[in-house]
Amino acid sequence: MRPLKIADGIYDVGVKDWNIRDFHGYSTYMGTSYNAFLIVDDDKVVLIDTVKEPFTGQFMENIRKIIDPKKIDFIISNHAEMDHSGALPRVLHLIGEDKPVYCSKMGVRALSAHFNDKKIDYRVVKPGTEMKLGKRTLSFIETRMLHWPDSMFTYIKEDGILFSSDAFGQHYASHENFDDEMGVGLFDHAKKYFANILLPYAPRVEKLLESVEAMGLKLNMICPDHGILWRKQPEKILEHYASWARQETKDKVIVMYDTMWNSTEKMAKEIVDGARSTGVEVIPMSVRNWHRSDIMTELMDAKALVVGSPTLNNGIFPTLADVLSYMKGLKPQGKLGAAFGSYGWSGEAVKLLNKELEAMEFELIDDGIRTLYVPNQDALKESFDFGVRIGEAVKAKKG
Ligand SMILES: Cc1cc2nc3c(=O)[nH]c(=O)nc-3n(C[C@H](O)[C@H](O)[C@H](O)COP(=O)(O)O)c2cc1C
Repeated sequence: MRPLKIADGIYDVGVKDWNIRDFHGYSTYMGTSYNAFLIVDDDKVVLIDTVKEPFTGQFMENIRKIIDPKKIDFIISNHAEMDHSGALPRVLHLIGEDKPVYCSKMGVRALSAHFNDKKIDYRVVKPGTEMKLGKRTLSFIETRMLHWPDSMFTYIKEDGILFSSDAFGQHYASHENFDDEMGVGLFDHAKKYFANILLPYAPRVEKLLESVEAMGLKLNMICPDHGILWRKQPEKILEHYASWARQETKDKVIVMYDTMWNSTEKMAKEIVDGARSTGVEVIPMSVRNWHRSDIMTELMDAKALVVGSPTLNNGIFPTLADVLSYMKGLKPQGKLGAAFGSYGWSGEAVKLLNKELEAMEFELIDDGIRTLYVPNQDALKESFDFGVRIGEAVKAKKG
């Protein structure tokens, strides 16, 4: 399948990783790709980014199908993370150790700290620097903390192609390569990627989109380092990013819980029904069955998170602690929160869950509800009514 010609003299020489399922804690249930780009121009041949180290052989094979790798004049590293830089030492070994690697100022710091013992000729490109390759001119846009300090974009003025590194990507390996070849689901993959990787930096995404607009860049194609390339309607992914960065929400509730003997689950089911009876969308998510990265994706456009845990050894169930710790780091903003759970004697879980919700600056709907062991009819009714209160609070909240 690869290499893939994306424009005259420009190729995606990256690789698809069909089998990866866990990408630093994110469930990539459809694999991913490590896109990397070769530009063959009249005066210079340039490689933008590399791939994850174990794929170096296949990557070099892709390059060889286009050109003798020794003809590559230099490498641009848009992002130092190992899925784009892991192959760098071996690639340099094969194309010539003296070939320079252009990156941002923070890129030098990050790459040097990855390849400690390797002598690499790093060169800093500043925003505004232009590089003539022959027919084409490259320029660079600093995108610090989107999502690492070193991150940057590379842009080809003449073709209107933006190489956007991790921004606008999706963890998705497929036979399709471009947005116009994909059916439904493409934006779901992009949304999951945003929710789990870029959400903490949402304010920076908003600013970046504003500055890209102010620069008046012609954008015929946006080429991220993961997943599908945007060529038909690149503006669509920009619009989605604008909405996700604003953390726009709808009347939607996530009921996330775990249970040992099903009592908390019985409460969860009633809460779901109660909230649904008010007309809002409700998604029950047992953390045993839903991956934390999918919960995050659903939470992004929800107005409320309701968390249920039995009390276990005076604490909350560890599976919930896992998801809450992950969630806190991703900094979802402007949500309502509520907690519930079954207990046997001391019953600390609900209070502790409330603390977790408050630590994320979620606005508590009320103190939450607890049930002693197995919920009886009254307790089930209390859970249903709790769900109704949650639904009403969600409808009263502005999106
Ligand atoms: C290993 C274990 C530890 C527990 N520790 C506590 C505890 O510290 N305080 C408490 O109130 N209940 C404790 N419980 C009781 C549970 O919270 C209670 O059985 C509850 O109904 C379980 O809810 P579930 O069916 O949703 O799992 C414990 C139960 C187990 C199995």
